[in-house]
Amino acid sequence: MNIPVTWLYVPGDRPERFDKAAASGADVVIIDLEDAVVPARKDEARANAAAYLARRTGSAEVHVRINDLASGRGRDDLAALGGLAGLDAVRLPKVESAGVLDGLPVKAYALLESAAGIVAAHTIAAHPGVVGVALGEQDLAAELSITDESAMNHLRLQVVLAAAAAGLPPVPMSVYPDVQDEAGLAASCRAGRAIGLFGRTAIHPRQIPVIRRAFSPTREETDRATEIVQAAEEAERAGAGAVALPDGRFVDAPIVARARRTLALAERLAPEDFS
Ligand SMILES: CC(C)(COP(=O)(O)OP(=O)(O)OC[C@H]1O[C@@H](n2cnc3c(N)ncnc32)[C@H](O)[C@@H]1OP(=O)(O)O)[C@@H](O)C(=O)NCCC(=O)NCCSC(=O)C[C@H](O)C(=O)O
Ligand SMILES: [Mg+2]
Repeated sequence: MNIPVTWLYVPGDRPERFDKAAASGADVVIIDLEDAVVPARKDEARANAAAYLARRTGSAEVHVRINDLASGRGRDDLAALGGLAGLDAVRLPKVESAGVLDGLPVKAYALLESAAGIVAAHTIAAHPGVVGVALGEQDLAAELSITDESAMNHLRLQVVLAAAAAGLPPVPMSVYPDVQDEAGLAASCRAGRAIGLFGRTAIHPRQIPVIRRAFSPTREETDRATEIVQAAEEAERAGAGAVALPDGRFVDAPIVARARRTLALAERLAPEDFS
């Protein structure tokens, strides 16, 4: 299966938006039962999510962000989700230790959004029930009073490492809260991509094409990758494992593997730009 690039949150108490979310082009739709839903509307949101899972259509995966399992509400959410049929995975907020994941009846994405969660990132990522990890940067920034990107990058890199060491997919970026600032979103995605993050959760459908484009290899990257792959193939035919490009840069197996990944991603995300 292709690793998702775009993930779109939709509040559980806005069921009239579920089909719009599924038609947005997002790879994954996340119905939120947690922070986007006030306590008085949790039951209604659970019922909406269960009804949608029973009738879901389209190619996007459907995940539900349940409430924190430590709060008690999270177990009520799981019980309400109709035997979990139609649910591809749950998104667990505010995970702070691997123990809360024991015995979960469905695949889980763990959100690390507190100091305790970041410190425990390696054990959480290694839990057999976990299929992915992500940061909750709004909660993290609030807890730690972080306003500086380089400080946040330090936390992001810890999660990038924990996911890679556990054999999980690359970590998608947390939400970009200004839905009108598309240039800022694109720049932020490019910066995240440069430190090993891949894909992003969105809060509005208009963010989906911006994210997709930002994670697509550029023409310069695909040209470079093509040059590397061609040089490697020629070298292999000549019986050489390593080769230098005309500009003097050395190419060996990991560089070729990365170039092939770049070309595969370009074909997947922007085939119209790639020929
Ligand atoms: C951010 C919003 C509250 C904005 O809503 P609104 O002002 O009503 O949007 P628009 O008027 O621009 O809507 C235009 C059309 O787009 C549809 N729409 C908007 N948002 C969505 C959506 N998320 N999914 C599907 N469709 C959507 C509207 O229906 C309009 O359609 P039409 O009428 O046909 O033109 C709102 O976008 C929103 O609620 N977003 C999701 C918020 C949410 O779920 N937040 C939780 C995740 S945030 C998080 O995880 C933080 C994390 O925990 C951390 O700690 O970091
Ligand atoms: Mg949060």
